[in-house]
Amino acid sequence: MDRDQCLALDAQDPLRAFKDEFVLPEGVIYLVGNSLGALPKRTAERMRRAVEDEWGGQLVGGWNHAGWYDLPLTLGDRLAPLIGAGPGQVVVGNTTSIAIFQAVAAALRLRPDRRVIVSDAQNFPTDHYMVQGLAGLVGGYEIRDLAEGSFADAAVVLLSEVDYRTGARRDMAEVTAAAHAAGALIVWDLCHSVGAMEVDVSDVDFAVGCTYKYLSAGPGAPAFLYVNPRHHGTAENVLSGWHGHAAPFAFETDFRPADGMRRFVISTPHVLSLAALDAALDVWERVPMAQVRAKSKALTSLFVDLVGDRLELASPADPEARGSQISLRHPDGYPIMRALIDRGVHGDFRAPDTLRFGFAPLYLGYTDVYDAAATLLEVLDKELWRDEKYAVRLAVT
Ligand SMILES: Cc1ncc(COP(=O)(O)O)c(C=O)c1O
Ligand SMILES: Nc1ccccc1C(=O)C[C@H](N)C(=O)O
Repeated sequence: MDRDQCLALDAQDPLRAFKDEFVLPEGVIYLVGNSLGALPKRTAERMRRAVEDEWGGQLVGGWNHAGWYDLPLTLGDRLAPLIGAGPGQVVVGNTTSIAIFQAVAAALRLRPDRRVIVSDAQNFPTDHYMVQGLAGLVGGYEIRDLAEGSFADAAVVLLSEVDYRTGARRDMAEVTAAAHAAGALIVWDLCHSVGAMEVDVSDVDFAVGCTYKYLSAGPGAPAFLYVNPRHHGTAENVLSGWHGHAAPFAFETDFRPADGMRRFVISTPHVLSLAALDAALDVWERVPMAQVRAKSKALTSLFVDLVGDRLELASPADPEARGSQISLRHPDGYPIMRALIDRGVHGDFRAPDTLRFGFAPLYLGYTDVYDAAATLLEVLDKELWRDEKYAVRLAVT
């Protein structure tokens, strides 16, 4: 594939108009949408409205008149189609880690006779850490690593669909069925799936994920929590804050859970962050997800073809078996990534040796991928990464 062919593919791309809806700094090819999505242009105006018109103009009346109080539910309903869920099945707020705690704790209560939590030690660390914290709090649970290969006697299984390091994708339907066959409930972390591919949660028990990656809802944007309707009414929220109460403004002494998903709202919504999510969902409601997945597979495959075997491919070679990222291994991955960023190609690095490149189909074109690969090959061929300034480690990688 040469650059002209990439230009032709961009010209025919049915998603090409979406690129104009994002702010992308001049000279930057942004391959980190799998960590922090680019800024949608409409977000600034939506946030200005939330700050000046709603907060400034309505003051505390915003809770009633600007819809702030119900935002966790109304935005949950808007996000739901992106994971194959229906209205009244998703709430947004808090962080993925907190949603994991809520989901796993609820699952343990739904399986009171079991004492095993299956967790993947290779998962994004916060998932496993949250399980360790919860197990320590409740006591008496065994945390079994997924690598042991058994769901027997498990109360709950917690897994990511797409691995953050390699982009490897699990078959959600198959693993969900295996967990259920063993009598366990399953919690899926969809951080690296939502906005990158079609997701269907209809069989799963709980699902969580962040909105700051492919969804572009901004740094620190609220997470989502899905609870299958078959557990509504029985699943409990152990983080029983007042906004999950059946009558929060009755100020009763004892917690009484609200019906439906409302009980999974913990407390005061992050209204300003939710405004940015609202703006991002204005974009997503117009996005055909099948086209996103098709383009994602084409972009990742193009990158692999162009880079060839210059670096070890850590991602699955089959595009069906991976998410929207390509990971490459090199012992000097860190300075290589710093040298690339210095030349306008932004990826990230995961210790000990992994260069990660995320491909957000809404704002990346085939020519961007071509140029990024050419820059990477130049950095390698000319050993530009050997400059000692690239060895200096930044706090956040
Ligand atoms: C799979 C996965 N889970 C969780 C998180 C983060 O959780 P939190 O939103 O609590 O920071 C990330 C990335 O930050 C992630 O990749
Ligand atoms: N939330 C963050 C805050 C700071 C730096 C990175 C993140 C990420 O999201 C990392 C991402 N989850 C990853 O897959 O590595």
